[in-house]
Amino acid sequence: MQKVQDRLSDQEKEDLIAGHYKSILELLGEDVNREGLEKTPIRVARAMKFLTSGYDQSPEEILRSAIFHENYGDSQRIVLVKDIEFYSLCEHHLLPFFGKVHIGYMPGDKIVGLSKPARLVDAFARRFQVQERMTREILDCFDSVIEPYGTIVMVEARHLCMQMRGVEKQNASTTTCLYSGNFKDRELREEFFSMLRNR
Ligand SMILES: Nc1nc2c(ncn2[C@@H]2O[C@H](COP(=O)(O)OP(=O)(O)OP(=O)(O)O)[C@@H](O)[C@H]2O)c(=O)[nH]1
Ligand SMILES: [Zn+2]
Repeated sequence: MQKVQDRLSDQEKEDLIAGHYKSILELLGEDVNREGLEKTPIRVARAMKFLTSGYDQSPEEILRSAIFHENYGDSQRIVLVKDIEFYSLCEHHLLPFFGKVHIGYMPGDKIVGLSKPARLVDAFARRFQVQERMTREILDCFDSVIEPYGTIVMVEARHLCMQMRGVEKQNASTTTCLYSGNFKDRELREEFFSMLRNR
């Protein structure tokens, strides 16, 4: 059955979301009619739409749109795209987590346009996420579309739900790392880490 939100126009959704934010502000004790807050509900609705715009994107299509057939080398040669910054929202508190993604892969007969891994990261980051799932989704998408000899994805992030509230740890960061194919070989993982350190 069609979901309620699928029957609404973009404008109707934006207005409804804004209305809910107006109620939230009121419930939190604010005067929603004061000058600075008058347009805030609609601003927040638009901001949230942007921050979750990944739901409207097809990550597979992003990668497929720039695949080139090239012979890069043997099955142990790594292409590394590092320091791809991202901003996401944790699905538990709807607060930002943000940091960097590093993606390495060993091309088979296909390489991908260099901007596409970064676009792929945004497509998965601009959703309600947990870091582990985002890491897995990037890896799986790379593997299924580019069919490389191996892929490795490392995500380094700080979570504002751990800094601004809750446990309030300002220096804690989280690293996740998943790999497939030839990266199961420790030596090849070491090479990826050494390329990463070479800043
Ligand atoms: N594994 C994982 N946990 C996350 C991520 N983002 C937020 N969390 C955690 O999700 C958990 C939710 O725990 P709950 O006990 O249900 O929520 P809470 O009472 O707000 O927890 P505290 O943050 O400890 O105050 C917390 O431990 C968060 O730190 C993420 O990307 N990955
Ligand atoms: Zn959180």
